[in-house]
Parts: sequence; structure tokens; C-alpha cells
Amino acid sequence: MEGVDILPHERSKTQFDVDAMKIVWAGSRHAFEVSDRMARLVASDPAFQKDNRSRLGRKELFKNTLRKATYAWKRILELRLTEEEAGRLRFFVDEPAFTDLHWGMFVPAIKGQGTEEQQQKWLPLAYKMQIIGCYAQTELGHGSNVQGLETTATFDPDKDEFVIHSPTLTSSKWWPGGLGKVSTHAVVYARLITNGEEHGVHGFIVQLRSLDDHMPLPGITIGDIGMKFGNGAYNTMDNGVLTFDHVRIPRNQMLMRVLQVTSEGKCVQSNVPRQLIYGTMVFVRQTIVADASSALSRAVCIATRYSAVRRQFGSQDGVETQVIDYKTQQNRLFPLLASAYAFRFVGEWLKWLYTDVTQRLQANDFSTLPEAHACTAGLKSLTTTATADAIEECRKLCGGHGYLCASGLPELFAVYVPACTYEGDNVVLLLQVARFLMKTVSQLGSGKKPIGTTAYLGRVQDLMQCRCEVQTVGIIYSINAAEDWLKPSVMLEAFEARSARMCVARAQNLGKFANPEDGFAELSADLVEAAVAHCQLIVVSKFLDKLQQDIPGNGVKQQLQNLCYIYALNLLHKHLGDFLSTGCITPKQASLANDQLRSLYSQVRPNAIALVDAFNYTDHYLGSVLGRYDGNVYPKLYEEAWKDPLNDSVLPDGYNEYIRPLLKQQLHNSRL
Ligand SMILES: CCCCC/C=C\C/C=C\C/C=C\C/C=C\C/C=C\CC/C=C/C(=O)SCCNC(=O)CCNC(=O)[C@H](O)C(C)(C)COP(=O)(O)OP(=O)(O)OC[C@H]1O[C@@H](n2cnc3c(N)ncnc32)[C@H](O)[C@@H]1OP(=O)(O)O
Ligand SMILES: Cc1cc2nc3c(=O)[nH]c(=O)nc-3n(C[C@H](O)[C@H](O)[C@H](O)COP(=O)(O)OP(=O)(O)OC[C@H]3O[C@@H](n4cnc5c(N)ncnc54)[C@H](O)[C@@H]3O)c2cc1C
Repeated sequence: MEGVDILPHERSKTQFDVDAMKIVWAGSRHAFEVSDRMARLVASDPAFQKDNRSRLGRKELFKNTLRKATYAWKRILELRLTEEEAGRLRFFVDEPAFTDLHWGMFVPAIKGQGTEEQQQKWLPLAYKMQIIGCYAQTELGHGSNVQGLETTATFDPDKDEFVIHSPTLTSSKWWPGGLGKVSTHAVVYARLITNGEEHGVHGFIVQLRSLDDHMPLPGITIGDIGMKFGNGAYNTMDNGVLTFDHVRIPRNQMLMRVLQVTSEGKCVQSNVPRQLIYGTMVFVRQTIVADASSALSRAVCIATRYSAVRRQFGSQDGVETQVIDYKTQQNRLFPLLASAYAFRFVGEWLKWLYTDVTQRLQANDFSTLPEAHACTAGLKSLTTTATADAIEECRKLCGGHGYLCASGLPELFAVYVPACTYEGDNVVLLLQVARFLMKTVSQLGSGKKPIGTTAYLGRVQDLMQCRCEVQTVGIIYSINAAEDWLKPSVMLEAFEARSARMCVARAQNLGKFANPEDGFAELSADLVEAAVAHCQLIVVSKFLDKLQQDIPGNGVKQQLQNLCYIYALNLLHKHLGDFLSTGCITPKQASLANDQLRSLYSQVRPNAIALVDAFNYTDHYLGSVLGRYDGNVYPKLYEEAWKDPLNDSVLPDGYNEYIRPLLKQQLHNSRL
């Protein structure tokens, strides 16, 4: 069968309604229609072409991004796109740009931390892009430790101004996207000092460049921090360095929703908790979880289509086996496909949680903020780590051709992998989750009932009482056959028991230390494992919740059920040590889980292509010869190779200087 016939043949085997699945993936019919329209708009506009990105030098690449970002903004205005449409347009343009930080961090920081008055002054300017902003928190010497930032904001009551200053080299702002060459303004995080006293880190709106000629204002030194990992990729962004030499700003440019500074330099705490200063990070972490499913599904779409097209070995009659039919390929690929769906649904849920906490904050209810922080931090960490690893696995699943830029995977990896670091290093974020879990467990004795995602810890006492029996029989008595693993309550119980037991065991170990902080530091690697177990439980439980909903479309729910159990059973297999050592399941039950997993792979196999078609990605967005919708891989790969600048001439530049003399010399030597 020819390459172009394979994918249609695969599609003919589909056992569910792909159009209905597209709507489930998008979240609603409306969301699907908006997304589909924006994807086509971008794909059909030559101004958004992106296939030469990895071949451009930095300056050319950056200028190209400026052109695209400003053109996208022009189209947004011309077409009067809604915020939702504009967001999707930006997504399909698929090129990191200063606008991401302007809309994604600068505007949310003012909204979340500014007073009403400040919002009224700054937001209209930002909404019209009459000022362009970035988020300047991280410094050369400090990123994770926000309280360790060195930039100072000292109040001068005589002039009613703050003096922003960088006292050391390590206090230089370092990394903010959009800062290097574009932003006119920044929300700068600095230590507040009034009347000689320190009041912690706060945000300040600082103008950086002239709105007339774009030159840095007096006292400000600013530039780009240099090339980053990979060609193209995140080099479209001007991550910047910034220092202040006693730069003065009016008092009302400190973001004062949490703390007000009066003209005498007195600090007045509002009823809003201090943690709200970190609120922009909570918002962005939530968007990063939703983005993880996009990046992962993109890589999986490429690897799945190519695995169906690619054949190796097994030839009796001249037709070799499609590599997607090898169980080892399925065992590597299908859990990633399942993860893409799992992250999609947990991302939807997290968006709901974030909206809920935002509404509560507006009504002065701060009770769910710690959980929102733990969920956004933990899920950001879990999903970005898994996605970065998965993109690399997809590259390997595509064999040698996956290493070509034409596969789209190297650039996707390079652009994605910093998500494990930005918005909080993934390990640092898991330690935040661990703190939250240990605090929750420590309060169990006092009768405080845990709620939300930690409610299961309230049942921990019962679980611990079973401990002596556990060692031999496991706590889940109802698993005696492979199919028993397909019961939602059983799966949930296994994941809850594992996480609860890991948390309680860690809490007990912490209790052995005289100083809890010493214990936390000593046991931090174990604590991170408990945090991972808790976050995996959240993903599994939200996928199971999704299956409880009414899901229309022939066969759609069945496919989602298969994927949900593949996601959970694969995790169980990978973390078997946790499940066995905590006595949650027996070795026999683990073996049954594996049998069930293999059986689910066989059920997914005929639907694999349709399950990635349901992402509804255009070839433009995928940017991959291997992942083409039509499966016409080899002719296009061949065609693509000839586009490389090295093939512009038969003889390469340098032939006369280097190759010819070398060959002549060897000829001369061989004649001697
Ligand atoms: C209309 C047109 C539209 C067009 C559309 C165009 C564009 C698209 C738009 C948008 C795109 C959207 C988004 C994308 C945007 C950007 C994404 C892309 C690129 C990324 C750019 C990257 C940016 C950054 O990286 S910014 C810098 C991020 N930095 C960090 O994350 C630092 C990590 N460190 C920390 O968070 C903290 O320091 C720490 C680790 C939490 C430790 O802090 P410390 O104070 O020492 O804490 P503790 O003592 O441990 O905790 C004190 C107390 O506070 C609680 N806590 C901590 N953090 C939070 C929090 N965030 N929220 C709430 N509570 C918090 C903590 O639990 C503890 O509580 P307790 O006392 O009760 O125990
Ligand atoms: C592409 C990119 C874009 C960015 N954009 C922005 C931006 O727009 N604005 C902005 O302000 N910042 C930005 N950043 C900075 C980013 O937020 C920080 O790099 C990030 O928060 C990590 O901090 P760090 O670099 O200080 O890492 P470090 O904290 O120095 O981490 C180094 C290592 O130490 C470990 N570690 C650190 N602390 C602990 C601990 N307590 N316990 C155990 N291990 C620990 C980490 O796990 C890691 O392995 C960006 C970064 C990147 C890569």
C-alpha cells in the first residue's frame, strides 16, 4: 500500500464518531468552531508561514517575529476578534513573542495586584497596546527564591517617589520575556523599603523606554541575554537583562492591592493575603497545564501518523509490518496518547478551579487559595515534565527521521522544554505541594476535615488501620481478574491509598526530627515522590469524573474509557514500587493490571489515527512532514531535503579552500 493510501485505510477502521470527539477535545461545539476557524485563518495566510524558522539567523528570526506579532494584532483589530478568538489565533500562529508576556503576565499582574484606580489608569493603555509590558521578577542571582530578590524600591517621602535600584550585579533582572528589545514598561518586583524598614517583595510599574524613540530612560540599562537552546524555538523571544541606577517612579506606581504605602511612608496592610503578590504565577501556571496537552497532543499526532506509515521487518509477502503494530511501539506511544487526553481534562478542571478561586477572592473569601496554589504548582510540574519527556520519546518513536527538523519534533522539544523551569522550577513547585500535604496531614489529628483534592486524606485513618493485613493481601479485595481494574472505584481507591500512605509515612518520618525544617530538607526527595503521587491521583480522578458526564457521539465514551485506564494503569506499572511497598496492591494484582493494559492497547490500535485526528490540527500547525494528514511522507521528505540551502549548489562553499586541497594531497601521498 502506498503512503497516501495508508492513513485513509487506517481511518476506515475507526469505531467512533471522530467529529463528536473533536468537540469533546475542544471543550464545546462553540470552542471547536472558534478554534477551527482560527486554525484555517492562520494556515491560509502566507504571512504566518513558519517552515524556514530553524534556518534563520537570530536577527532575521527576531524581526520576522516582530512582523508576525504586529500583523496578528492588526488582523485581531481588523476582524474585530473576541478575546477567545484572539487567543486561538495566537495559539495557531505558534511563535513565542513579546505579546505573550504583555497579555499573559503584565496585564494579569495589574489586574490581580493593582487597585481599582491603578487598573483604570494602566489597563486601557495596555489593552490598546499603547504601552507594551513584561514581567520582571527573576534576577541573575535569584529566580526560585522570590524573597531573596535584591532589587530595592526605597520610598522617598520628600518627593513622594520610589527609587528603584540594582545594588549588585546579581540583582540585574535576567530572563523576562519581551524585556530585551520591545517592552516600554515592566512590572518590576523589588524589596520595599520605607523609613529604613523592609516590607518584603512587591510589584512596581516602571517605564523602561521612551514612548517617542524607544530609547532606555535615564538610569536604565537594558539588553537581550543571548541565544537559547535550539534553532528557531524560543529564540523568537527577547528574554532580557535590566539594571536600575536609582530610577525614580511616582508612589502610585507601586501595585497596592495587598499593601498601601502612604505619602508619609507608612505601610497599611489590606485584608487581602500577602500571597496574592504571587497571584500572576498562579494564573500562568494554570494556562501552562492547558498548554501541556496541546504540545503533547501535537507530538503524539506526529508520532502516531508516522508509526502507521512507517514499516520495518516481518516481510513474508513483500509487505513489511507497520511499526505501530509492534507491542513495544504501542507500549511507548499509547500511554502518551492517553496522557494528552488526561492533561486536556485536568486542564479544563484547573481552569474551573482558578475561575472559582478568583470569584471567591473578589468576595474576600481566601479559604481556597492554598489549594489553588498547590494544584496549579503541582499540575504545572507534573504535566510539563511528562510533556517534555514525551516529546523526546515521540522523536525516538519516529526513528532517524524524527531527528530531522522537518519532523517538527526538535523545534517542538526546544521550545517546550523550558516550561519545566519557567513559572517555577518543577522540583521547587513539587516541594510547595509537599508542604501543603504535610500541613494537611498534620491537621488531621485536630479534627480539621480536609476538603477538595485532599478530602481523601480524611479517610487516611481507616487506611492505616488495615496496614498489617495489607502486606499479604492488599487493601483492594475486589481485584481478582484483569477486568476488575476497569472499575472506576477500584482505580480511584488504589491511587488514593497509595498517595495517602506515602503522605502519612513521610509525615511520620518528619515527626522524628526535632526541627521540622531540618526534617523537610533531609526528606525532600521522598516528599517530592509523595507530591507526584498526589498530583497523579488528581489527574486520574478528574479523568474518571469526566467519564461520569454525558458524552454524546457513537463510541466516544468507550474510547475515552480505554484511554483513561491506559493512563492510570501505565502509571501504576511505572510506579509499581510505590503501590507494592505501601501495600496497596499485591504482586498478583499488579500482574493483572499489566494484562489489562495490553488488552486496552489492542482496543486502541484500530482507532489510533482517528484519536489523533480528533485534535483537529492543520498541517500548518503541526509543521511536520512525518505527521502530514495525508500520510504522504516519503515524497515530501525527499522534496524537503532539496530545499536546504546546502543544496543550492552542487559544490559546497569551501570546496576549493578545504575539500579540493585535501583530496589532492591524498592523491599526491598515495602516488609516493
Ligand atoms: C485580546 C488580545 C489577546 C491576544 C492574545 C495574545 C497572547 C496570548 C496571551 C496569553 C498567553 C498566556 C499565558 C502565557 C504567558 C506566558 C507563558 C510563557 C512563557 C513563560 C514566561 C515565564 C515567566 C516566568 O517564569 S515569571 C517568574 C516565575 N517565577 C517563579 O515561578 C518563582 C518560583 N518561586 C516561587 O513561586 C516562590 O518563591 C516559592 C517557591 C513559592 C517560595 O516562596 P516563599 O515566599 O519563600 O514561600 P514559602 O515560605 O514556601 O510560602 C509562603 C506561603 O505562601 C504560599 N504560597 C507560595 N506561593 C504561592 C502562590 N503562588 N499563591 C498562593 N500562595 C502561595 C505558601 O504555600 C506558603 O503558605 P503557608 O504559609 O500557608 O504555608
Ligand atoms: C525561557 C524562560 C523564560 C522566562 N521568562 C521569565 C519572565 O518572563 N519573567 C521572569 O521574571 N522570569 C522568567 N524566567 C525565569 C524563571 O522563572 C526562572 O528561571 C525559574 O523560576 C527558575 O529559577 P532559577 O533559574 O533561579 O533556578 P534555580 O532555583 O537556580 O534552580 C537551579 C536548580 O536548583 C534546584 N533548586 C532550587 N531551589 C531548590 C530548593 N529549595 N530545594 C531543592 N532544589 C532547589 C532546582 O530544582 C534546579 O535544579 C524565564 C526562564 C526561562 C528559562
